[in-house]
Amino acid sequence: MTDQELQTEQARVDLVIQAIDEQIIQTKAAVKKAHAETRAVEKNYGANTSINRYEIDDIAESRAEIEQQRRLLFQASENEDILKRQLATLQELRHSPYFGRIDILDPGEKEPESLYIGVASLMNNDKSDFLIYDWRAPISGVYYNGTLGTVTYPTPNGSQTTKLVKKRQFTIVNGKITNMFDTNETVGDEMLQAALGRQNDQYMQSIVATIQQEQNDIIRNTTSDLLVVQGVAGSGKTSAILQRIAYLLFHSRDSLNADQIVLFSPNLLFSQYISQVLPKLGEKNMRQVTLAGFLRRRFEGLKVETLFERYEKDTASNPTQKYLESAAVMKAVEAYLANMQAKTVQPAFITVTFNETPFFTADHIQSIYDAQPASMAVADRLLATKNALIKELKGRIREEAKKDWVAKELDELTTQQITKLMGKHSVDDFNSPDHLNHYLARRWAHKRLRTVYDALFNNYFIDFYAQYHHFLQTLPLEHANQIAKAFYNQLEWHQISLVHTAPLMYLRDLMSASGINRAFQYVFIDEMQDYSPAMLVYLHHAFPLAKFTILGDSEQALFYPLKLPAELLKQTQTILAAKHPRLVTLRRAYRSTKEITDFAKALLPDGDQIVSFTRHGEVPELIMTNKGEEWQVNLIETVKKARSKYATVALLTKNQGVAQKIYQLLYGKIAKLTVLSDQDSSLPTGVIILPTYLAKGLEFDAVIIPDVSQQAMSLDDTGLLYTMASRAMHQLTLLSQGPVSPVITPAARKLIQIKMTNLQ
Ligand SMILES: Nc1ncnc2c1ncn2[C@@H]1O[C@H](COP(=O)(O)OP(=O)(O)OP(=O)(O)O)[C@@H](O)[C@H]1O
Repeated sequence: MTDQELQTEQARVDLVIQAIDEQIIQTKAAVKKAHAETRAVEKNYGANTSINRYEIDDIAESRAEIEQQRRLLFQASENEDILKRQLATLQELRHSPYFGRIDILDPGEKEPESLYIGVASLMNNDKSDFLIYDWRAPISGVYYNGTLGTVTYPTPNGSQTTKLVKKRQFTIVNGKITNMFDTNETVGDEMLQAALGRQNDQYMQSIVATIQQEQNDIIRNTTSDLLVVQGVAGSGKTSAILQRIAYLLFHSRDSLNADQIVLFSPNLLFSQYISQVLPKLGEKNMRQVTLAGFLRRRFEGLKVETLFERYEKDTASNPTQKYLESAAVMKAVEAYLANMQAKTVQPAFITVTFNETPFFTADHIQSIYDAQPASMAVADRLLATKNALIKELKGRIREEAKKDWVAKELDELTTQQITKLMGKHSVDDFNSPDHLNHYLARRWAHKRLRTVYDALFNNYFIDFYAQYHHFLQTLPLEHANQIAKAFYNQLEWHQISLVHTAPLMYLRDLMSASGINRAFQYVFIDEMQDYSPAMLVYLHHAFPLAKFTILGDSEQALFYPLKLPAELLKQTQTILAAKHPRLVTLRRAYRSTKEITDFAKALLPDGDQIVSFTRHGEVPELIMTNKGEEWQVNLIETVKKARSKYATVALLTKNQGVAQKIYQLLYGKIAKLTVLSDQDSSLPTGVIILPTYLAKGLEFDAVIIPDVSQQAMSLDDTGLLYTMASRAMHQLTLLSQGPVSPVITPAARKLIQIKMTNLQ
């Protein structure tokens, strides 16, 4: 590359930055204006909603007005948000306007055209030409996929063909080109090396400048209703799906918004870790939920066992557990419902009480249910029962209003409460005190019986737990009665095991025709190996219109046995009833240095499937000692050494208990030390100690595994150790107190530098 070329390119960068600066000024002014508008609407909204605060329930007119104001407020703040995002994008572009250039020669043209590719599109100030093409634009696909020569790329109007005559890559930092070269590769290793060599911070980076071809397939896939990505640790699964979300949002602006996409993430730390990627690409974040959060909402009042608790307790699956987590149990739920349809099984009705006395008895509810036509589906029959009960309740309000308890309670009300009860009426509206009392009694009975209404509305007249208890007893399991009993016992403590959640939710949803969310168009599941088949069946039921993208690495499975990718696809395809499934396998591990990846893959029986990316670094180290005190000294030294070099240092343990112990050991001896639990949602810098399941999806500059001795790890811990090792980007150190666990295979030992201290 000549100096002349560099100067020409730098001159173009300068011109683009000038245009960006002008647009930043305009956008800032627009943000200011939009902010003033939002404030004005907000003020108006506040004033309007306070007028009829006490009467909101009664006055439909004010409700409509509030609704309109709310919409206006939403629009105004949405508008402000869009402008703010535009401004943030411009500021991002100002720093590094683009990373690629392609020169293409379209059929019939004499001169090639140069297109520059960056994280967002930018037009010149008179809007006549693109200065930068968004990396998601159809033509940009050529940059990621094409080698020089004739290339085709998909567009909304079908396939287009062009000739790629030049592909140039840039690194631009603070508006200055620091590196630039022409390449025929898809995206050259040189830039990738630089991207991967950087130090870690608390947030995941966007990878748009260096997307690899196989990742591009995931990102630009718009046709599959099920995309299963099986990728080794650090192969860019998470990165690819985040860019995929950005891609989908860009291509379906009119029909898809970020609120219609949900990502099931492995833990709260991960949610925070990835939270900057989409905003940096100028997009709103999708919804994020952890499985625990999702279940918490569906089992209010109960403490649902989390994946972590389950992991802390028990890693081996027993046959009952296996069955309750299988797709077969969900079929059993459907069969149970068919029996209910045929009336061989009855819904578990429960008496609805009011003032501690039965208001609607279970028998009464049952008789209403029995009177419904047999041809009706169970859910419809139950709905008809609910409606009949609500109707009956309305009649009963009139009756109850005449009863003594109402008169007694009315007598005890304060003047203020009475005034509130009168609503918009005044005493003058009534022609006699009796008339007034009658009105107040009706209002009061209505108000008090609201609890009964709510109970009916929320289906509290069906005891779903009792129903599930009964269902468990019907299962083809050896100890079905005991399992059902254990479920009930737990319930008394307001607890529920993870294994029961999917079948129970499914049973409840099918009976009550609820729990279904049709708003979501895309569901992404990260770390699918932690989801049982039963849970996947449930999620498919809960999001019936969504396309699923699920990512996993069966080597990192904490609970379920290893499965071959093709087998996994077949299973998931059946579970999710997918018509256009696609499996993408990623084998190249980008995160760690070659030395670390080579060590990690040697731990696995089929590790040769993993391809290390050639970025060299230190050989992983194993420090062995026989003595407890010496081990402690070594650990402290190792931590200090790593910390002197790197910003993020993580000590990964098997569980929370060990994490706490190590914390106590290091407390006061290491600065900036934090121990994390599953309640934590932010990732501090410095030295952190955390159980491995919380480190899923995360990465650190240096990883220290405090104890890989025989006592600390068994052969069953292969997946665990692999997950631990593969979190390290640049440095990996293992320590052992006594003889090393066989989990470190002979092949792996050859790839590690062993240091023995004071072994007798
Ligand atoms: N094409 C790429 N360009 C630059 N960096 C990349 C690329 N692909 C992956 N990386 C980097 O490699 C690391 C691992 O990526 P990511 O976390 O997406 O992998 P993963 O497959 O989800 O990993 P795991 O399953 O181990 O959590 C990240 O630092 C990511 O930025």
